[in-house]
Amino acid sequence: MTPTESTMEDRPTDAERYSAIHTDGLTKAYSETIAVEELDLEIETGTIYGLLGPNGAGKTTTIRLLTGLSPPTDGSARVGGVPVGDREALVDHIGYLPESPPIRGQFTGREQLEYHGQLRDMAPRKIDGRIEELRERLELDAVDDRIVTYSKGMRRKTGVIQAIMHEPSVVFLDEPTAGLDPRATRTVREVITELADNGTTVFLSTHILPIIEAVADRVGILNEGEILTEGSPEELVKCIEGDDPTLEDVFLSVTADPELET
Ligand SMILES: Nc1ncnc2c1ncn2[C@@H]1O[C@H](COP(=O)(O)OP(=O)(O)OP(=O)(O)O)[C@@H](O)[C@H]1O
Repeated sequence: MTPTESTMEDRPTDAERYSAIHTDGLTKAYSETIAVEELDLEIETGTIYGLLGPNGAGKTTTIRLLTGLSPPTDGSARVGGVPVGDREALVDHIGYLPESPPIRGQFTGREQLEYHGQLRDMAPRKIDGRIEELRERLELDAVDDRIVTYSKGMRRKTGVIQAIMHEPSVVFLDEPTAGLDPRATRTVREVITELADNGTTVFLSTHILPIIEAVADRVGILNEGEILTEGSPEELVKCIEGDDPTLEDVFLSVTADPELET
């Protein structure tokens, strides 16, 4: 082996060099509105990271930046070592549950999921197996009915299955339990924990505090596009008991939510 070959082999890949999610001064401005401001994140593989913040805090914008759907106006980000600008490379190893999943009403749930699996180059047998496994896990009994007949919760379950069926290494979930009943909420929480136990990194955004407390390893509190504080759920509770008036305002809006789920 020549010295050059040895050097090449020893050199870490981008996936090894960077944490699962790495951002550096990530910023998104819409004319006068700064939706996300100088976000610096380091999220290790297998972590469940919860982004908590009130309506309009910048949670969806952050996820859209990290999934390459929205270009930053400043700063940079990598997911699994891949720059978010390289969306073609990115989609292979990310899963995304948007606030409103782009699902086609005229399809059945199964057809929608098969279509997604094909887009992700999954083998037909793998697609069938994963749909069956996850349909059962999430109790989506109506998988062969047309999506147009689905309730909000059934659409959400379909969206969750779509986000994870191709076994991505990083999963982004925007308000994953919105519209779900308590039983389905508990199942989704369990699925999130199982994903992380298997080494998947999960980035979830919500304005519902109990979800974060139940599953997250680390929490970032986002307000007006800025991370106010970051830490474990236990540290978050300590912050609630503190006397920072800005944090108090944010917590009031996330804890007093009418959709509060347990
Ligand atoms: N396409 C856009 N054009 C202009 N402003 C936008 C756009 N998208 C988001 N914004 C603004 O950016 C800010 C952050 O919005 P974002 O949707 O990221 O918040 P959020 O935390 O996800 O809110 P919610 O909990 O209500 O979904 C808001 O002030 C919003 O009005």
